[in-house]
Amino acid sequence: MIDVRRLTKRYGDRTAVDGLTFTVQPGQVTGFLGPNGAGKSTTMRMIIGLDRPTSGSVTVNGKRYDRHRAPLTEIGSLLEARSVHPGRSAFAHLTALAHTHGIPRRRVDEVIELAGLTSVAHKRAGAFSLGMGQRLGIAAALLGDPQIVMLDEPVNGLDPEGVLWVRTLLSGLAAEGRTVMLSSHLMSETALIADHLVVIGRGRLLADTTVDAFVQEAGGRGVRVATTEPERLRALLSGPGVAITSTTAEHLVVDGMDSRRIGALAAQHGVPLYELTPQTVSLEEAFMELTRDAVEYQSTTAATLRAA
Ligand SMILES: Nc1ncnc2c1ncn2[C@@H]1O[C@H](COP(=O)(O)OP(=O)(O)OP(=O)(O)O)[C@@H](O)[C@H]1O
Repeated sequence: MIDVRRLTKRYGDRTAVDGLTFTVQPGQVTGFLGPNGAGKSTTMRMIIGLDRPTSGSVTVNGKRYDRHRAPLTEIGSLLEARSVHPGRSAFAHLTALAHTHGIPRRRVDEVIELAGLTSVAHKRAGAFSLGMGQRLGIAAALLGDPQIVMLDEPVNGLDPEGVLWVRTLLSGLAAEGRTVMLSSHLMSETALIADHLVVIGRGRLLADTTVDAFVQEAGGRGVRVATTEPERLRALLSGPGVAITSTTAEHLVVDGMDSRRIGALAAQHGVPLYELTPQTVSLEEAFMELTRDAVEYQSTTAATLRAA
C-alpha cells in the first residue's frame, strides 16, 4: 500500500503538490490522473524518495521508502523510460541492475520474457523503439519482484497492441494481490486499464473514486427518444424526478428514467419509437470538465509568464 498524507512540495514560490492525501490499495490498478503540470511526477518522485516533501508524509508498505532495507523488492518504478545507456543491451542493463541490488541472475531472464523482450534482449537499447523502451523500463521495475509497482505514463506512445499488453500485465499483477499505480494525462486510456482513479489538478485532489462510478456519473445525461407521437409519450413518462425537453418536433430528451423503462412504457401503451439512445459524455470530456479550473490556472500562469 502507498499512503500519502497531506503531502506538499514547493519549488520556490510554486506549489507543485498541495496538501495531497490518498492511499493506493493492493489488489487493484489505480490510475493517477491529472493534466500536464498537475503534480503527478513530483508526487511519484516523493513516493520513492527522489524528492523531499516540503511537508506531509508518504509511506510505502508502512515505512518511508529510504527506511526499507531492499527498496527495489518493495516497490518497482518506471519514472524515466529512457534512463538506459544507449550502447547497452537490455540484458546487460537488467543484469547490472540485478547485480547492484543482490537480485539473482535468473530473475533477469524471467523479466525479459515477461516483458516480451527475448528476441531483442541482446540488441543495443539505443536502437529500441519507444514501445521497446517502455517494455524495458517495465521489466526493470519488475526486477525485484516487488509488491508495489508504480509506473509514470507507461502507455505513452504505445501502439494498441502495446497498450493491451500493459493492461494485461498490470491487471495480472493486481490479481496476484500487488499494489499497482500508473499515471497518465489521458482518461479514456486509463479507464481501460485501471479499477480506481485518483485525479489531481494544481497539486490538489479532485477525485478519488472507482472507474465504474466515474463512468456512470459521466454517462448520466438522459435518454434521447424519437417518436411519431411525442405528446402521448411525454404524458406517459411525466412524473416526479423526470425532466423532459423537446429538441425537435419528434425528439425528446428524458432525464430521470432509464432507456429500458422508457421502452417498456412506450411498448405497453403502443407508442411507436424509432430511436432510444442513452446520452453519454465521453470520459475525456468528463475528465476535462473535472480538471478545467486546474488547466485554466495553468494557462493563466503561462500567460502571466509570457507577459512578464
Ligand atoms: N524541479 C522543479 N523545479 C521547479 N518547478 C518544478 C520542478 N519539478 C516540477 N516543477 C513544477 O511543478 C509542477 C508539477 O510538475 P509535475 O512534473 O509533477 O507535473 P505532472 O503532473 O507530472 O505533469 P506532466 O503530465 O506534464 O508530466 C509544474 O508546474 C512544474 O513546472
